Amino acid sequence: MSDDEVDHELLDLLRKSLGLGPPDPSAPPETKVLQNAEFIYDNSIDVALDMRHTKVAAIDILKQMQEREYSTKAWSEHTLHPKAKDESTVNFIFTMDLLNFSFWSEKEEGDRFAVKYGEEEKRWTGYWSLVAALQRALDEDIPITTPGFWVDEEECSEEVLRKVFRSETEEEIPLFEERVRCLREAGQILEEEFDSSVVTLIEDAKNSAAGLVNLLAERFPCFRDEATFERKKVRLLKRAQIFVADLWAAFEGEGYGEFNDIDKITMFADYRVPQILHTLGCISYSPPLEKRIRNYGIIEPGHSWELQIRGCSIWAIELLRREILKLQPDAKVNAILLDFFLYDFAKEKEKNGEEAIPHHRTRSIWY
Ligand SMILES: Nc1nc2c(c(CN[C@H]3C=C[C@H](O)[C@@H]3O)cn2[C@@H]2O[C@H](COP(=O)(O)O)[C@@H](O)[C@H]2O)c(=O)[nH]1
Repeated sequence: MSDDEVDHELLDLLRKSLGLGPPDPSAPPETKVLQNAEFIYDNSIDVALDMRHTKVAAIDILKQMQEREYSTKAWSEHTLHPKAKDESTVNFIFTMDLLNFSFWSEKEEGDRFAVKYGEEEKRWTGYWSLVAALQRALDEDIPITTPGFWVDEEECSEEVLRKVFRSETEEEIPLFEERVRCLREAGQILEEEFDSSVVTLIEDAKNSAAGLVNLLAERFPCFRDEATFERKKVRLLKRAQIFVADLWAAFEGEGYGEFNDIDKITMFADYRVPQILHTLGCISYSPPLEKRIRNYGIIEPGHSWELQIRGCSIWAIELLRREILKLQPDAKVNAILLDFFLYDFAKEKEKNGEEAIPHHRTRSIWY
C-alpha cells in the first residue's frame, strides 16, 4: 500500500472514530491562499507586520475610499479598460490576466518598454502597457483576445505577436517568449476542455470565485502560482485571483462577474502593493532584505525572501481589512477593493515621484 493510500486509510479511520462522515464533496470550494499566507506570516523572519501602522493606515484608507466613493465602478473608469458588459470584455480580461506579469525594467524610464496608444498617442508603461497593446491590436483587427487565434500558429505567428507587443523604445516587452507560451498553452487547454470559450470556463465554476480560481490552477499550468515554503506547499495564485476580481469589478458583480463567495479572494501578491504597504509602515524588512531591495538586487522566484514578501502582504491586507471593519462594520470593503485602491494609490505616488522604497525585483510569469 502506497503512503498516499495509508494516509487515506488512516484518515478514514480517524473520521469514523470521530463520528465524522466521508469528506463532503458538496462542501464549498476553498483556495487555501489566505491560510497559506498566514502560515508564511507565522514563519517569516525577514518580513514583519506592524499593527500600529496598520491601524493608522486603516483610518486613512477608509476615509479616502469613502471620499472617492471607491467601488467596483472604478475599474471601468480607467480609460484603457473595456466598458462593454459582454463576452468581448470576458475575453479581454482573460487575455490580460493571462499575461499580467513582470513589466518592471532595469532601464531608465525613457528607455523601458512602452506602448503608444490613445489620445495624444500617450506612452503607457507597466501594467498599462499590456492593456494598451491589447487595445491597439484589436484596433488593428488582430483578434488577440480570441482563444482560437492563439493556437493557430499560421495566423497567430511570432511575427504577428511581435507586432502586437511592439515597443516605442529599443526594449521589448519582458518575457516575450514566456508570454507566447502562455497564450499557446491556454488556447490549447481552452480548445480541448472548454470549447475554446472563456465563458464556458466561467460557467463551469457555477458562480463560485474560489471554484473558478481552483479550476484555473488545476487546468492551466500557467496560472498555477504555487511554491514550497518551510517544506510546505503554499498557493499564492495571483493571476487566477485577479482574473476573477477583474471580472467581478468589470461586470459590477453581475452577469459574468456574479460570484456568491467573492470575499474569498485575497490581495494579489504582486510587486507593487508590497511596496506601498512598506511605505505605509504596515510591513518592514530585515536589514539584509531591505539592502537587497534598495540596491535593486534580484530575488529569485521561490526564494524564501520572495515568498515572505508575497505571503506577508496577503496577510497584511487581511489585517487591514479587519481593522477597517472594526472602524466601520458596514463598510463595503473586501481584499479586492483594498488591493485595487492600494495599487492605484502606489501608481499615483510613483507618478508624483514619491517612491519611498523600490519594489522587489523577481522575474517570473506569476506576477
Ligand atoms: N496587487 C495588484 N497588482 C496589480 C494590479 C494591477 C492593475 N489592476 C487594475 C485593475 C484594477 C485596479 O484599479 C488597477 O487599475 C496590476 N498589478 C500588478 O502590478 C505589477 C505591475 O505594476 P506596474 O509595473 O507598476 O504597472 C504587475 O505585477 C501586475 O500584475 C492590481 O490592481 N493589484
